[in-house]
Amino acid sequence: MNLTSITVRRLTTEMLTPFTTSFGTQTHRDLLIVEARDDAGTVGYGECVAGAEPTYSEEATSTCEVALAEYVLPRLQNAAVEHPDDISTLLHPIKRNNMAKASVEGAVWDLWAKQQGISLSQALGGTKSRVDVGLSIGIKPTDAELLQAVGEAVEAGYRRIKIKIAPGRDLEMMRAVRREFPDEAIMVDANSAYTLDDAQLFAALDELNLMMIEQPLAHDDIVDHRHLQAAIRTPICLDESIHSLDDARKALELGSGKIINIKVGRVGGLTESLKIEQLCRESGVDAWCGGMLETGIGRAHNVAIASLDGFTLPGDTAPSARYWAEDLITPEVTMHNGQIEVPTGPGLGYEVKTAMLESLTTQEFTVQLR
Ligand SMILES: O=C(O)CCC(=O)c1ccccc1C(=O)O
Ligand SMILES: [Mg+2]
Repeated sequence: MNLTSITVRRLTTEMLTPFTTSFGTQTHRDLLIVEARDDAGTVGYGECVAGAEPTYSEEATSTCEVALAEYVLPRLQNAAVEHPDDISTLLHPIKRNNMAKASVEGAVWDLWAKQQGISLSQALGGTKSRVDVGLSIGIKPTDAELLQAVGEAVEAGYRRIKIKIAPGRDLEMMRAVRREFPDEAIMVDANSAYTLDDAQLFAALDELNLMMIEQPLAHDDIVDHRHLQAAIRTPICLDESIHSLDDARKALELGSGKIINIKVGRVGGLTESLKIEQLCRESGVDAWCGGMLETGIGRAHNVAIASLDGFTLPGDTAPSARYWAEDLITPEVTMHNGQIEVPTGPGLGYEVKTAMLESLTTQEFTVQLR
């Protein structure tokens, strides 16, 4: 691929509205943007989706910055990279640090697609020209505010609405939502806030006809989830518990859930995501593309992979305007009729606003690869 250098930029972007989950409230993203360059000067972009603190998983922006500088990028120096798949092979000896790995692998995938003159969707084997979009709504202080947010999401045309839950903001709140929206495609996401002691709560949620319950139990568990899934009718969707193809295979084999949320960063990149997509497709398991409040760069990666057949359900790939006053890409990601059009231009298919990216950058470093 004639890779010549990798640049890592750190920047902070203010979110339009705070986003609350069972593990905390986010008001901004503290993130890394990775640029992969070749000898012709072509640039591929990737985004590190880790949070500012290690509260969703063990990774955080600072740990990813260190992992990239000290361990990940040195392994790419003087390496023969012919295809983006080679990146995951080269990085395989490094355990976990998946979001750090995925950020550089994503940049190399974008660069590779640009070198081939094809879209990232096409490079990945995508077939859809539009992807179905779902919205993830954070925990609101009152039911009234939540009902209003759900009403706006229905109005906007989202094809599925996900609502965050946490102890104290769960059953009564969701009953209120169901009373007002009896027929909408609604699901909940607990971000691992519960234990098997809460089995009664999940039995009660079973009556609300939810599409799925995402990650109800511990972030590192697939055994308790198996017991919970055996006790309830609503499908469990695994998010935090799945870090690889092997994790997905084992969880499905155990019956720990019936749906997989594929997040590119959490599983270490697009190459691993493709393997999980194939597993789900071949075994008839529904999958969808998760989100991590990405800027347009990470969002464009998500839209590209969501265009594969195995992504059978709407993903958390809401349009730019849901998150940002101004996005890092142009045109920004927009939604029509609850769908996003998959771009057909080379690579991500959106232009990165390089002046904006540079002006937001607070720290950067470049590693020469040859
Ligand atoms: O809109 C999005 O990007 C999805 C938001 C979301 O649900 C989320 C955001 C940050 C961390 C974890 C999660 C999650 O899916 O669990
Ligand atoms: Mg989740």
